[in-house]
Amino acid sequence: MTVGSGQVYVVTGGCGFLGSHLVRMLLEHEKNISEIRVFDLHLDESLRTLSNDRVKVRLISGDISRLEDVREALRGSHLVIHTASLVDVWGRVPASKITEVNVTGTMNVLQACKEEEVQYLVYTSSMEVVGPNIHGDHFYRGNEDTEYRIYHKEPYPLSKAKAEKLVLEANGAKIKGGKLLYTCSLRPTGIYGEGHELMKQFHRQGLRTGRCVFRAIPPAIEHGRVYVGNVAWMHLLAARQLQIHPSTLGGQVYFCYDSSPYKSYEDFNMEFLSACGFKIIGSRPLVPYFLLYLLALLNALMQWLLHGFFTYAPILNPYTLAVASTTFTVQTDKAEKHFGYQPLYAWEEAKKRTITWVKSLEVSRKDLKDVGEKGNYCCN
Ligand SMILES: NC(=O)C1=CN([C@@H]2O[C@H](COP(=O)(O)OP(=O)(O)OC[C@H]3O[C@@H](n4cnc5c(N)ncnc54)[C@H](O)[C@@H]3O)[C@@H](O)[C@H]2O)C=CC1
Ligand SMILES: CC(C)CCC[C@@H](C)[C@H]1CC[C@H]2[C@@H]3[C@H](O)CC4=CC(=O)CC[C@]4(C)[C@H]3CC[C@]12C
Repeated sequence: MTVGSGQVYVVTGGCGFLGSHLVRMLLEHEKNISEIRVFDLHLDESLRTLSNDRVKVRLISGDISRLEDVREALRGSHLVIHTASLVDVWGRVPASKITEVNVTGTMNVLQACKEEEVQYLVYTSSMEVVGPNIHGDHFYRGNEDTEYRIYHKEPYPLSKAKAEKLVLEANGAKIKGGKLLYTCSLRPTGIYGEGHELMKQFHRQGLRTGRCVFRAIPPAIEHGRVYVGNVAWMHLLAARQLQIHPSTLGGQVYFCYDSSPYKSYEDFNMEFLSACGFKIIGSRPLVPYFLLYLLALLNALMQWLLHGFFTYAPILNPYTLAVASTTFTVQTDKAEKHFGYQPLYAWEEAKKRTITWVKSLEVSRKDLKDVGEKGNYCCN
């Protein structure tokens, strides 16, 4: 295989949900690269087959919390897109582990950039570095400059906020050889699309309840969502333009947005699930908020009591309930102004692709015959 003399990009967490979309996006749309190093703790061997005459996809097994692993992966590369992270708001992973991967891991990426002379770093942050906060303050179609009472207590948002701060502070730092490091941070809202693990869980749950989804959150609560393909596209553009206009993008944060509609978390999921015959029951929440909150507290108590025996980590807990019950949506054109970002996929296309994928879950379930359903698998 002949591989050209283009740039070498490293994608940490490249085998994850966003990471694997990003690798495919780079292969298809970034003409200036000859190698993509996919660095991950758990490798997805299928990505290796994506190598072509122009670009080699190299899978590197490593742990972001080990500096040596990161240094080795970055050696001789031009740019890093750092998406590796432990995404956990359910208490499945101890807080210390989340900090080790998300904060120490990011420190390692920064240190490795400095030691291995890598000048450019794009960091995948999250809307969670801003909110929602535990006071339930709504963030209604805000932008990067909107004032908000930021308050972090939970390990995941806390770790993302700390990591983002480190990344932004490192912008302009001297690296080995005397050049400067340029960094920027992208903050997706809730990502959806092909491969979204949480959507699989909601789909599975809906099958158990006869394709009925019982409304829990008032429909007026808006939750920001963005299509994974557009998040990947935005990373590609940021990486490209950070090198061309480092003084514009360096040290900046950008919310990731697209034309996905503003809806409640449940109504948004229904955009896809309804194509598989799912129905949402109730135009208002069926259970009063205080009961849902009690249930969430009960789940937290059970988690605490069972801790040491096994990990009890249901989707509903006081934190996820607070996030789902607080409006958090963005409306901004900062990324468009700074680096010409416009969504690559219109809402109709993002929806179509996601529905096709959700329907494919039904086919594979049917093949496996592992659901105790009465054969009602038909999709519209
Ligand atoms: N899923 C979402 O809705 C949102 C995600 N994000 C951010 O986007 C990024 C990607 O998230 P997803 O793709 O959803 O998560 P994911 O869990 O699918 O991907 C994360 C990847 O990081 C890898 N990883 C974890 N620990 C590692 C370690 N010690 N060393 C090396 N690799 C390790 C995992 O194996 C995985 O492949 C994360 O930084 C996350 O914080 C931001 C906003 C929303
Ligand atoms: C009926 C229940 C009350 C519904 C619970 C839904 C929740 C599990 C999800 C609602 C909002 C989600 C979070 C949000 O999209 C922001 C996120 C950003 C990230 O960086 C990681 C994921 C997440 C925290 C996401 C997690 C699931 C929700 C809390």
